[in-house]
Amino acid sequence: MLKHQSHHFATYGEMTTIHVGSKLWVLLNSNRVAEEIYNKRGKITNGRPSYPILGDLISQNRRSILLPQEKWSQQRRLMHQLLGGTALVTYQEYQNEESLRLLASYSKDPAGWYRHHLHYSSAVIHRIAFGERPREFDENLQGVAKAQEIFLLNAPPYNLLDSFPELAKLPKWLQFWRKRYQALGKKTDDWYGRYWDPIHHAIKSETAPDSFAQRLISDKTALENKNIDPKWLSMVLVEAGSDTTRLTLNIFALAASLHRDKYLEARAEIDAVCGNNAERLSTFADEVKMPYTLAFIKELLRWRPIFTWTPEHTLTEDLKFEGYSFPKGTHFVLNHAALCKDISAFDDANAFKPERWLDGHQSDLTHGLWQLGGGRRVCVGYRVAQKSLFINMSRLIYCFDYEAREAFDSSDIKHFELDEPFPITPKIRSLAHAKLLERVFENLSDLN
Ligand code: HEM
Repeated sequence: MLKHQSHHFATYGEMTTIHVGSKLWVLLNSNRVAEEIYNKRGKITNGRPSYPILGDLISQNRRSILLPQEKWSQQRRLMHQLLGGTALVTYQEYQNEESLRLLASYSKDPAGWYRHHLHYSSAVIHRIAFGERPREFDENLQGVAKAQEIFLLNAPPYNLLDSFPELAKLPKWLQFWRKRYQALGKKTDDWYGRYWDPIHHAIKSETAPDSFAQRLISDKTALENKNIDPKWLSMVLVEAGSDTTRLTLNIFALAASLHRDKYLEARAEIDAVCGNNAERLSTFADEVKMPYTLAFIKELLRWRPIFTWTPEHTLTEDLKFEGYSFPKGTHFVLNHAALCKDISAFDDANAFKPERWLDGHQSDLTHGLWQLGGGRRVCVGYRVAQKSLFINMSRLIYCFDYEAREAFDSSDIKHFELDEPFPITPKIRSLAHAKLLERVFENLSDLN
């Protein structure tokens, strides 16, 4: 209920206080207060509540995203190092290649467009995490998908037991739910293990390619730290980085079919750089010449947010803010439904208007947009995400058109399912664009 009705809470003002169980939540309903609390006061608003079910039992206290500050900060530093700097350049090679594969799949099998989004997203994150493309969708990969499903089904605010953290202090024999969630934690660890063990073995025997996991295992200081489990850290990266990209690509296809005028505006910009008769595909170097396309990407995440609720940021000290006193332990939640439609920040908030983001910050997905979180816990992969979205969308806009096969309710799409979320079909833009793609594919030895 909370997750789906959260936009109504915005009618009470910029912040809404709610008590669920023994938790005090303050929903942040406006971009202004989100900026004040998450970003400007990030030093004291980057804690996490205790999650006895999701954190302690299901995640065995090893999912970085849920950890309290002391345990989280070392893992975060490592993720930051391994996902930034020169590594980003290597990742761009993966992103370029996988994006060409995506275009090839679109050309061969346009009806499977949503599957191609899935394959792109998981291929890139697997190459980043493990240095290789994922194996077929085998039993082990299915296990990882199940682990993610269990996580999402119990993520805040879904599991009510996590709203009563004191229950974890009861004698264990009185916690009748404990066994069930402990078993889910064990299953998650086993599923991760089955996927991870061969990769770990290859790293140990020095036959594995360079990757996030390989560098993690080679980092002695990281390994000596008892709080860091390379298996969980790598698997969580895969979990966090793949579905988010897939869903954003799906929203892109939705906007492409519903907002053709804006789509054509982005295409005109890309044509001006890459040629209006299918001369070449865009590259990462073109990004600076394509501000509207970058703005288009940001608008997708605002127009149809993929998250309505992201994990709370908890106050680590008492806070006085604009006449209110918030005690240490208050949980601040980004109310995404309200933030994305905040009329004090966005005029005509229900309309799809990429141009609203043309403010010099269009390449920064975290500037003025909260879908990637904020403050010190902001998504650690947001630069990788932005590059993936740019390279795919600039090429898809250049080469394909999207048409609805029948009328559908665009506010009721099957967002989280792996099937086709809405009935559309991409079509190659012209013969010249088909030929351009053929020429590009000819130069690539293995596009399967
Ligand atoms: C459009 C795509 C994406 C969206 C919307 C998104 C959103 C988010 C959000 C909301 C959080 C939680 C922030 C918080 O706690 O306040 C997060 C965390 C995280 N994201 Fe992303 N993300 C995206 C793509 C990616 C990618 C591509 C990667 C990997 C390369 C990634 C890796 C992570 C990781 C590892 C965390 C946990 C960080 C931590 O423990 O501190 N994300 N993301």
